[in-house]
Amino acid sequence: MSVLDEIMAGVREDLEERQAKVSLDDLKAQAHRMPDAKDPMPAFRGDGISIIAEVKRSSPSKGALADIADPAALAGEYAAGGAAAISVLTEGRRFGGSLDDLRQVRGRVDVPVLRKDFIVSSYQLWEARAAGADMALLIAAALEQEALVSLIERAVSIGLTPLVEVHDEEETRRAVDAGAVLIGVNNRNLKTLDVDRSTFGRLAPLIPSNLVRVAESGVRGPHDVIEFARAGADVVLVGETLVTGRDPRASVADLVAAGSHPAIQQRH
Ligand SMILES: O=C(O)c1ccccc1NCC(=O)[C@H](O)[C@H](O)COP(=O)(O)O
Repeated sequence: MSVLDEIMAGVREDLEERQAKVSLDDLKAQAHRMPDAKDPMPAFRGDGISIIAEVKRSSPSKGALADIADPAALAGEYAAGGAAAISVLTEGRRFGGSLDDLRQVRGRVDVPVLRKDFIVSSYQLWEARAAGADMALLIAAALEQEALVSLIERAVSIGLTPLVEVHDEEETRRAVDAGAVLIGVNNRNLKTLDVDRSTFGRLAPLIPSNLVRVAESGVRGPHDVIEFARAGADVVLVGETLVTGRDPRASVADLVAAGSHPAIQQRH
């Protein structure tokens, strides 16, 4: 069984439990009481490289990363450092996250918030919106094409901006064909969990230039932001480096400064 299959088995089990407790109608009612979702695209298409800073407690590749007692305080530091959006890992078993983390983060920051999880059903999109998310991750490798298209449409219809994540050429073509406007190339191989930073540069040319390209995983510092920007990234998503560093606000500010370097050509 691959790591992704293992994660997905747990995700489906947990999802069934939640569905047994909260009906879809109740979830929709909660979502409708939320303020409108924030649109991240103007910032992502704006000047400089945008940084999405991630709240990440642990991971399948590294195990425990950081003891994050107050996810909202961490997200507040990220936002103060200039993050354009906050990613919150909400999967519990392997990443130690929760929807409660997302709710707390939503309550603290004004920038858009991404639900980063393994989404296979529109119920999870409603959960995301009900918790205050503005964006939701859809992983192409975890979804048949029909499901990907349908979840993109459903996300948009409830106000969420879908970030469609790809790992190879075929998934990139599928994401474009499915109508994604925000595509994340994850440099982490889901089979080996190894990070290969050249993945972004290989796949970015397959993403039409009017779409927004996100480089995900493996950012160690400002140098990597500059490299991804040169390879065509509009946005860079960073987790481990920020949660394991000493000063998250200063670390984000350094990445933002690198992404605003005049030598970087703006694509939009
Ligand atoms: O991080 C992992 O080990 C992992 C394993 C399997 C599926 C997803 C995984 N991570 C989710 C992410 O995409 C990253 O948290 C995100 O891109 C940030 O990466 P990093 O900056 O390298 O922490």
